[in-house]
Amino acid sequence: MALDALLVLEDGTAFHCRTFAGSGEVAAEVCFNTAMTGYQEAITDPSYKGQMLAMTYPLIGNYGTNPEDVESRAVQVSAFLVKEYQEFPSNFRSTQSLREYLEAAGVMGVEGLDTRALTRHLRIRGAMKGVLSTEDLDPVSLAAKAQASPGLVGIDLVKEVTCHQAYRWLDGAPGPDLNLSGELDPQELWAGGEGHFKVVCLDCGIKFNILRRLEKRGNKLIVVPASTPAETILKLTPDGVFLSNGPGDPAAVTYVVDTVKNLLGRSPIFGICLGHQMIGQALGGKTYKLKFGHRGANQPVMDLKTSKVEITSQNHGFCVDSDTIDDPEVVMTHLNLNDRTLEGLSHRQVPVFCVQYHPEAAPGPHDADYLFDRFQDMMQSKAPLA
Ligand SMILES: NC(=O)CC[C@H](N)C(=O)O
Repeated sequence: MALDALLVLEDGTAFHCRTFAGSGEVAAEVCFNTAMTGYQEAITDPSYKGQMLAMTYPLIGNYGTNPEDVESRAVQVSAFLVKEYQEFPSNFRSTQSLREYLEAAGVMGVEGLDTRALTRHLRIRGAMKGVLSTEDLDPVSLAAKAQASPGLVGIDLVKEVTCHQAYRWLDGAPGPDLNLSGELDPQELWAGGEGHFKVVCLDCGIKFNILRRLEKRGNKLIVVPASTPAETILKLTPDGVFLSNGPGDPAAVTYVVDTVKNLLGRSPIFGICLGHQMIGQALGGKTYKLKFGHRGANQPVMDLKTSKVEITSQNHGFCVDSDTIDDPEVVMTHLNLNDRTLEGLSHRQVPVFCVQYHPEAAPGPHDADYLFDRFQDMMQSKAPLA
């Protein structure tokens, strides 16, 4: 049965809605995604940890959910906010309604929320914390709770979503766990499965579609916890290291930045989103919080080498400030054409490159898929990008 619910932002703005899944009270940063499809991929993307997500597309739930379109092993959003929920999915792939899916995960879903007004408010005023509740419907009390909630800034959320044990990725799914403590026998760890290059993927909250894209290129993959030191990674004798996306404030994940500093020049490296922010910091840069983040499937990005524009999938609220990188060997490779923010980096002397956006899409356009080929070339040549 639907319950009345209230979302109140830290500035006191209130949005009435009602539940279609779950009940209770949650505090989190409130963000919006403008993609028209892909809600299951979005809610299972670990980069959304610590956030409640509103979709600007008004009709959600119409194609249900299925066991394949997942980006991690769990629903990661704190709550899911939609305008109109559709309880009767019409899709041959659907095995569960979105309501059943969220309820099984213990995550609240609300509908009837004016997602246009919410989005306009966040775009004008900037990102905000909020509290969503079915238990307390007093806007003044909820605003106070929102103000008192921790938010994202300065908090390491990577440790909440990273894997606890290393594992092999095999045939499109997580394979057996691996023990990386003690003496390592790389041959044994990489045994079995098909694949040319050995890629170690540092899991800061990795999206499964990145692993699918890397495996599709003919690579063998070992996924390791975010706290794995550079020396352990190098003992696995990788042909390349991949640095994943992940949630929260990149400035709070200093141990991964240290790992990246230790890896630079010792293995080809490719980073996506939080991985890009880790590389940006390892190269001397600083990150800052964007006014309201980029989350959607139509962000225009220019490849500054070819001047080609890609339409990209994005999900980030922080950004590397290119003005804070002094090293003349660092190259700005990609630029966001909406707000001129930095979208990609490489280095003239060291085989490393990264993008702030999501070439693996899921959901979103595949324009940037070529970056996975670029990583293959880099693992082959071991050379910096020309
Ligand atoms: N998708 C990501 O990796 C997001 C990176 C980071 N948490 C941000 O919001 O900017």
